[in-house]
Amino acid sequence: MDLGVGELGTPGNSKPHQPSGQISHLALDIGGSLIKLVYFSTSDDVDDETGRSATESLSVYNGNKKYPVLKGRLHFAKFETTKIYDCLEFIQKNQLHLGGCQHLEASPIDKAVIKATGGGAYKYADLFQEKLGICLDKEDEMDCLVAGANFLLKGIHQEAFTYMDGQKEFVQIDHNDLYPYLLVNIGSGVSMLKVDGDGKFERVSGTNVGGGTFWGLGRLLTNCKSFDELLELSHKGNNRVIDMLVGDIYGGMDYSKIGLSSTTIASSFGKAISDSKELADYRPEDIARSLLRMISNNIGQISYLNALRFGLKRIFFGGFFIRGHAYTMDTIAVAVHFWSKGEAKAMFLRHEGFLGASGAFMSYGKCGLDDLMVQLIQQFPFTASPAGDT
Ligand SMILES: Nc1ncnc2c1ncn2[C@@H]1O[C@H](COP(=O)(O)OP(=O)(O)O)[C@@H](O)[C@H]1O
Ligand SMILES: CC(C)(COP(=O)(O)O)[C@@H](O)C(=O)NCCC(=O)O
Repeated sequence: MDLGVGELGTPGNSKPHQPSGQISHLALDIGGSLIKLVYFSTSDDVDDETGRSATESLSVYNGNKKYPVLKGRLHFAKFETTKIYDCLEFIQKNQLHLGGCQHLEASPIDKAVIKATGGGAYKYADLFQEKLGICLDKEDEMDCLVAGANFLLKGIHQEAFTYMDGQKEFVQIDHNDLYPYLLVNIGSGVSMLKVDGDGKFERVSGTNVGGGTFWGLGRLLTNCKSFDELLELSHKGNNRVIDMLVGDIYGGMDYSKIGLSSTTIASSFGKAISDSKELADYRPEDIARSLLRMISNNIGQISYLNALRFGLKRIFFGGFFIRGHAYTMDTIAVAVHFWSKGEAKAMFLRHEGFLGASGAFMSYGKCGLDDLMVQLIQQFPFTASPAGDT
């Protein structure tokens, strides 16, 4: 079972956490490659500072309104979509579905409506109904991506960062100066959205050359058995063995008149046409590296062109393709920097793969739980930690 579970609230925790408190607000993003789960649990832990039980009820005031404070954790998990039965079993085993779009204190019989987004919310609706008795309440994928990105960017301390030359630098997000930005979600395919505010956005572009392309082609070309194995391979490879560089065409020289150095890739995989080699003559690690570079570079370039179209300086990249992988982020960042001549900035998100699921989670606010959602949001700035198994 490919289970990646993390949570907000336990720094550095990468092991699956079986929540001990009451679970609620399970939200799903069922994509072409991965199913992402976000859910909340109250905690039975005792707070070190106050000595109170975490589930003990506290109150805060917002204006004249009094809100109960629920202390707890946000959990993140993912499964490969092809292993949907493992996901169903995980939900069943942990009874994650018994606290959906109802108030926490509602009876379990009322709780079988779960927020879900992504194409799989349509494709697998009957399966969820049949196996778990869950009715999937479908939320639009683009709405959820934007809601999730805005929520993470505003609510989580050190969510966004730049990555250049192996250096990660966290970006301070000014809530009053976040918009407009370009959101590039690299899932199986790629969606590009111009975001102008909460719920204000337009999908301006997309490309079918995305994470599914990398994993699909990579699997065929290298015989890797998992995505992580392919990423690991790419780490050890040398793309110059298979990519045709400007120097290969120009006899080792730069083409300086048009600003191309001899080491610039002139043609990804281009050497494979001039060599009298078979696939088996290339090392899988070199193929993996070349493929990762080609796809990351292409996405970086298309993103920049769209940012240019709308005069956007900030580009946030999400989606599980990135996977916190240094070479992927570096290639995307270099592409954006190169093409924009340093004008635009590529930024990455710590909860990169959970934008849609987080947005679906936030959409519980629409069904009468606004006060509760407000309280949940108030927890995040103080309890953030890396999520997922990255
Ligand atoms: N464990 C994994 N299994 C398969 N793909 C993975 C895995 N981890 C990361 N990926 C990458 O993430 C992509 C899916 O990203 P995601 O944002 O979940 O999109 P989707 O919603 O289309 O499933 C895959 O196409 C692949 O490139
Ligand atoms: C169809 C999708 C929105 C589905 O989202 P995904 O499961 O890939 O995250 C996405 O794959 C996409 O935007 N593809 C690119 C299609 C295009 O604009 O050419």
